[in-house]
Amino acid sequence: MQRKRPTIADVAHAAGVSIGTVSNFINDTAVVKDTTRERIQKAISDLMYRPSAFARSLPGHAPRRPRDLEGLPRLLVVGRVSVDFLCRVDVLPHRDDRITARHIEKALGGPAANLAVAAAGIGAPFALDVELATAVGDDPESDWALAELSKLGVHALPIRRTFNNRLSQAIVIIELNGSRTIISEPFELSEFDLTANMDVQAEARPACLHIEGFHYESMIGSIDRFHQAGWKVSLHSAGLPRSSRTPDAFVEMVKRVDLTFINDVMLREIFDLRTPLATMIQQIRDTLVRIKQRGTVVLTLGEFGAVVFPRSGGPQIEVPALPVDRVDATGAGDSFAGIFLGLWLHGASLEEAARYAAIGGSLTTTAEGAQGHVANFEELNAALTPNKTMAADKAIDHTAPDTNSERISAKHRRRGQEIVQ
Ligand SMILES: OC[C@H]1O[C@H](O)[C@H](O)[C@@H]1O
Repeated sequence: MQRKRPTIADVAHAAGVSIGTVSNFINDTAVVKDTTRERIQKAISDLMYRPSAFARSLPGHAPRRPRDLEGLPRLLVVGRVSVDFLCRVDVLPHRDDRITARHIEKALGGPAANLAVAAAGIGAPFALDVELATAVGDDPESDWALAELSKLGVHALPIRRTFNNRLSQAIVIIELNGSRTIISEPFELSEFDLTANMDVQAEARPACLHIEGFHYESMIGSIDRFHQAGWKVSLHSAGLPRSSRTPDAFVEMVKRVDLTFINDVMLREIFDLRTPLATMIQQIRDTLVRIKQRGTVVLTLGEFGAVVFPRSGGPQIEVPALPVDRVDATGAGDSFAGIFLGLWLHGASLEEAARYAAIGGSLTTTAEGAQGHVANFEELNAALTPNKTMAADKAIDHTAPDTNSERISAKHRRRGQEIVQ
């Protein structure tokens, strides 16, 4: 049997220290106590450890950040990067079926990576300093993912190794109509990972920590720590643990974070809502109005655009999506959030942020793969003006008789899983 190459995590484990401390020792990026140095040195010799590409890309060993990023707003995204296997089929197979896909392609994915790439892709005048704190393995796929992210302007901080020692994988089945069904592997990141590997400091520029619903419960300590350091915190509700999908937990969550992105499917599940779309929006607005000192909530509605409920409690802001021929819905919600955050961190109004984000989310669906179409500001801007009129028929019409809202809602329900996150 081939002997497994020792990793920085093995060294950290053997020496009884964090990965960050080993990284500091290897890279000389912070003072490490003599007794700790000796323990790490011994572990390195015993294990015959040689830094891999993974180790070289740890926070302390990452290439120096380009200086021109330092004055830009900082977005630290925490969560999954994965290799997505995109299987294009005519329709979703049934149990016991055997079908031939039109093709199966490999693409970079993972909700957090998608969001980070969309945010980094906007560019001037909303350029950001984007980092992705994530988990990878020490396999060639992990090296590939880190290199791709770097090319796309995302500085990856691989703070943990995956349990299976390789890059996380996801199967994305895409049907002819562009709807997607995702099967992904477990992916763990904890508060400890961030505490052990990141030195949270106050920033002289706008800074935001963004977490995924998957890790919400384990990151509650981080939310407080980053808030204390003066950072904003945003959250995408995708993957929220079951225990957080209750009305009470939702109230606590929107009080805890500055910005919550949630799609209508998740919101309906949490509040057990079966009402037409326009009524649902009204119900949510009534609920949010009663929550004191909450953050802003952004409800994404796929082809129907998005609704922003500002923290100030002012009137809700509705923005349309861009009508497009949908190829693949994967990652549209991630792009929406990434673009929204980019503009928001630059001080754009909530309406402006939502308008651009809705366009970006729609454009993402025009290509296969969550990162198949990364729009820059120029493209978003060019698509924005015609969108205001072109999408009018898709906007939510509150003045329409019930039959109209029923019509929208029925269509909405029919689309079910097709609605993007
Ligand atoms: O949000 C979309 C992502 O979720 C899944 O985890 C896939 O990796 C895909 O890229």
